[in-house]
Amino acid sequence: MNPTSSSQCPFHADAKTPAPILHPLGVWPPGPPAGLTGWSLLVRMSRDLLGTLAAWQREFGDVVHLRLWPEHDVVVADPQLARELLVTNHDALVRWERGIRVFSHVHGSSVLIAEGEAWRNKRHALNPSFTPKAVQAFIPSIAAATENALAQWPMNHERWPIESALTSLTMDVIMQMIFSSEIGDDARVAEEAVRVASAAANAEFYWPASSPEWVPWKRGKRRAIAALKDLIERQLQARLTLPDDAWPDDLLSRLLQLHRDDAMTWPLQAVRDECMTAFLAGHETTAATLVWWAWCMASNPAAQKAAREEVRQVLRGRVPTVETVSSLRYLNQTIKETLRLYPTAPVLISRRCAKPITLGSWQLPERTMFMVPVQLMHHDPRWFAEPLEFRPERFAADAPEVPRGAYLPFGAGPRVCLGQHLALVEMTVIAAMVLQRFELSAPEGMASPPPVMNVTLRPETPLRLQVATAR
Ligand code: HEM
Repeated sequence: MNPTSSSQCPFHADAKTPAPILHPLGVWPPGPPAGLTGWSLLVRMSRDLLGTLAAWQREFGDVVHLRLWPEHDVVVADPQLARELLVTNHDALVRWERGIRVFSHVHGSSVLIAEGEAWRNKRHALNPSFTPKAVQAFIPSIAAATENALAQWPMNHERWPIESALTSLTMDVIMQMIFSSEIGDDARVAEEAVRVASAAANAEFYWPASSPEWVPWKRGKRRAIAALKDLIERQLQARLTLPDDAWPDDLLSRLLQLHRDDAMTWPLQAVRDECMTAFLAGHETTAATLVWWAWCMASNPAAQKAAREEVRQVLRGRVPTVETVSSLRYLNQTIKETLRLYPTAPVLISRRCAKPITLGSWQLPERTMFMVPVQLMHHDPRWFAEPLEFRPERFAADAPEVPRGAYLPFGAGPRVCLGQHLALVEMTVIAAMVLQRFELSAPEGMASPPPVMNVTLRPETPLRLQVATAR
């Protein structure tokens, strides 16, 4: 390991330590030999990004330099330096232009895509809809959507397609939040469209340049994006036919109000883009996490039993409410531990520095690219003992503190996940209601599902679990 990689011990992040001795400008951190272009490194990464980054971390340390002509990429797997990058140096960073361009085919110029002043304005306008208080007010809708969905689940099933069922449910929840409506018959089409669009985006990330969107082999991607846009457009048009006083209190109404107040800053296209981002970022991530949570419950029966007992004691057969959700502490720990083992975004969107920055002992020139492999830090035995074990107790109030920067399922700094409070509350409500009704177990002979990156981290094949009425 590279002994100079960390600026400070992440367990004592606030303690004053002497400033590190700086490497001269032009000296890069250690890294794998790149050959002429370094593109062979890209090929390795495209085959198994997380495995490859883990191997390089073992060989070269927590800060690794990749020469990927014409870029210099620095992989930061040191908790303290990751925070220093995302929080302290936020103003010097922009997101990787090509990655963002790929995302923009679906997300337009939403808050996920925008930079600088445009991003600040959008984030400022959206924040009030995602505060803990706003999210709490939405708990009854989440519970109602969950109740409806779970009523369709069978009492007993040996291989219930739980991934698909949870994905439809999280779509329903986000549709309620954005449009006050259900996904209904659109669920299957939307699920397939999201899968196709994500696979296309994931493949494009590893090519130095993208082919134009009109080429014949991108027909599937074009159709998928058109289906998603159509879903949003139908909701928008339906709302515009309603008189203002009949508009429900949801995200679309709030966005349309911004459009009414200032159509220059908020043209209708900006409203569509935010709806698309909220729909995609808002259901894919929570669905993926709930799928992994279901697997963690099925493969850790003692933790499942403990979580169900807590749910029964706290809820006493009722649906979760604002008052009771915060008392489901152990259940919440099972979700946090799932996010540690299976972070939905195992590598954050790459950043580029628009001016020179210093990171620990490294002086890095303008235009350096950065990758933050969150999953490597989550699985590092220095920060989490026996890191591959499912241990919700790590997040108990009286457990030793998790080192700062070592646990970043929602990112860090000003571009931290907009929907993190919504996600945690939503997943707690859904998980509680699943445990109230069902016992989850792995079908006979089933091995741990291999995770694969498809923008988010998902099981290689859609997860099916045995469900039975909870005793
Ligand atoms: C388990 C659930 C979720 C996880 C793990 C998650 C994770 C993340 C992460 C890691 C980022 C930062 C990416 C980066 O810095 O590269 C992010 C950004 C974002 N997330 Fe989430 N997310 C979740 C749920 C949600 C939900 C429910 C919404 C609701 C709409 C949402 C909306 C967004 C948006 C809009 C951004 C971009 C924020 C910005 O750039 O200012 N996410 N999310």
